[in-house]
Amino acid sequence: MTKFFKYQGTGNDFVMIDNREGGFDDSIKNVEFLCHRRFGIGADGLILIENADGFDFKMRYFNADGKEGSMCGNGGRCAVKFASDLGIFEKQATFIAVDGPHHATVDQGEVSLGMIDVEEIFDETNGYFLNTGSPHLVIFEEDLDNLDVKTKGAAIRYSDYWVGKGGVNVNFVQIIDHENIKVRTYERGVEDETYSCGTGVTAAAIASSEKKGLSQKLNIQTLGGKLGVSFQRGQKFSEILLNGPAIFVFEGEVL
Ligand SMILES: N[C@H](CCC[C@H](N)C(=O)O)C(=O)O
Repeated sequence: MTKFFKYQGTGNDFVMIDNREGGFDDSIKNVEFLCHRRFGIGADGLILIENADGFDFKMRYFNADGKEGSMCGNGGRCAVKFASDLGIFEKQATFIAVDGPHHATVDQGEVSLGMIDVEEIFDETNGYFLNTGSPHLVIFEEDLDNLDVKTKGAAIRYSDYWVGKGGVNVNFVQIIDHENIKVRTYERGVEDETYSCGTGVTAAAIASSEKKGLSQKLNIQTLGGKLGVSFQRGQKFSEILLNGPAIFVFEGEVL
């Protein structure tokens, strides 16, 4: 039996497992099963909390397709809340993930997560590309409510160009005003629209500020709720913070 905990951050949902003593079967088949919404628990991804020297914990993230993935922002926030609920730290955590060390603070249900520095924004034919720990394309749109995100996102993600680069997450962004944007994301590895994507809204916020003159501190409306992103601009984009809720939903045991 495997003990699991289910968390969500603005509707981006994760199976969380305390693997500090090891023993979890992290095969593609098992992770895909656990994330399956009909046969398993159901989640956009699965996260393992493990021990790491010099850090409060190590986060390992797997997409719903069962494969170990690049960084997950909402998953990182949920991992921090989970580790705090496990009593691993009090208010401030430093953990290691696939893209390097992260610092985070927890204030009740809100988690503020430091993201890796972003070096550059690349102009692509259909949008802007940034790596915020995961690869993201940012596309500005006039009307997000009436957009077929799954069809449009999949067409871009499965184009020869992006498949050749290892795939991409596709974020559609509508500017509301100087401090507010709306974002909808098609996620690689989930291969569907998710309710929210942390590394995606981070990419959307930086691109909106840099390319459209918006604030360096933005509120982001996603399908699953509100997130905040702030950053500093220098040689590169640094001190990037992703804020928002990270919520425990239920726990159980699975075969
Ligand atoms: N949902 C995640 C992104 C997971 C990244 C993954 N979909 C990929 O690039 O393979 C987030 O909140 O940042």
